[in-house]
Order: sequence, then C-alpha cells, then structure tokens
Amino acid sequence: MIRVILTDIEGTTSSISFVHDVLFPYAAEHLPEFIRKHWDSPEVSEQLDGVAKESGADREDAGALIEALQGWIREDRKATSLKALQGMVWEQGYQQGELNGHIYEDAAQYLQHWHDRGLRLYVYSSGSAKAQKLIFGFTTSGDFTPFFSGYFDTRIGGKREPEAYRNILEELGVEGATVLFLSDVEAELVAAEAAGMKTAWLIRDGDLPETERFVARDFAEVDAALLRKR
Ligand SMILES: CSCCC(=O)C(=O)COP(=O)(O)O
Ligand SMILES: [Mg+2]
Repeated sequence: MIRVILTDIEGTTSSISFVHDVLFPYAAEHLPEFIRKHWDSPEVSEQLDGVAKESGADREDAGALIEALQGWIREDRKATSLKALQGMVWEQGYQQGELNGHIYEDAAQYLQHWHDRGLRLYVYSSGSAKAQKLIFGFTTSGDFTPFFSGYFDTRIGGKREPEAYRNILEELGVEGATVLFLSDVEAELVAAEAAGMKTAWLIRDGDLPETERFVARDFAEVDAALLRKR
C-alpha cells in the first residue's frame, strides 16, 4: 500500500517553462553581483570551492568562476554547487516579490488532499532543498510547505541513479513498495523502480508514449488509478 509520495518538481508539480524561462534567467542575471557581494561568506565560499574543483577554474578568480556557472546554467548542468548558489539567489527574488513559484492547479489540489488523507509527502529535485522550499513556499496559490515532511536534493545522489532512491528509502525507514515516485523523466522512474519504488510518469503536454509504464496527464489521474483504493 502507498504511504509516501515522493515528487519531482520541474515538469511534474511545476512547469518546465517556469524553471527554464523565469528561474534560470533570474539566476544568470543576479549571480555575478551576488557572488562578488558574498565572496567572503562561508556559505557561498563553500560552494565556490565546489565550482572551482568541478570546473578547473582558479578559485581566486571571481570572473572565471562566474563564467563556469553561467555555462552550467546554459547547459542545465545539475551540479550541486550551482544548485546551492541558485537557491541563495532565488531566495532574494522570492523575498523581494520578484519571483512567485509556479504550481499546476491539479498538483496544488492533490498535494493538499493527499496530505489531509494521511500520506507523507516528500520532494526530490535537482534544485537545492532551499530552492524547493522557496518554490513551494511562495507559489501564486499560497504556501505549500506545510504539506511536505521533507526535501531531498542531489546531495543524496543523482536522480538517474538507483543508489539515490535507496538512500532516500533508508533515510525514510520505509520499504520501496510503499513509496510512489512522480516524475516527467523516464530515466528517473527507471532508477526509482530499481530501488523498489512504485512510479507514475507525468506527461503534461504532447503525445503519450507507447509504454507499459503507468502514465498520467495530471495528479487527478494518479489519484484515481493508484491512490483512491487506499
Ligand atoms: C527547486 S526549483 C528549481 C529546479 C531546478 O533547479 C532544476 O534543475 C529542476 O530539477 P528537477 O529535478 O526538479 O527536474
Ligand atoms: Mg522533472
């Protein structure tokens, strides 16, 4: 029986376009000033160590580090250091009212519904845990953070690696068969299934794929097919 819902964000609870056309450009625009301003802060410094290590850029060269980060944003690299820095920059944007998180109406409705029915809800995204709390804390439909019991990011492992899902199960102390993972990326579902989780493939737009896998257009279809008989 499903007792835990683990959900992806981009393409699942929230639109790909919000992440790529609003959040990523915001980070690209504000990162240079943010890094120079917070160069000596331990929180930023720790992430810049990671950028220098992964990119090979000179740790003391702010311009080279910023250039590496801008390249990673363009190629949508899921580097943990970039994701942590993006979260810090977005925090300013949300707090200043320049950003509001997108959440699909059906996701908003069923996250609340599943929480109220006693399911435990968790997020697993490549965006940092801070960024996850922000997108759900500052949505145009209100604050959804009270519905979530926890947040996992790439520090637990990459989203296409079965090991990451095993680590999540261990941390939650539950069996795979009690967890339903929701994502729009098939490779992530394959990895979650290898760890024993149940999955639902969210295809919000375009043609449905020919597949044996459970596919849903929205969270209402997930609820009707997989959760209503609980
Ligand atoms: C937490 S909102 C920003 C999401 C993000 O930075 C990203 O790369 C999308 O990753 P996901 O694993 O949610 O597809
Ligand atoms: Mg996704």
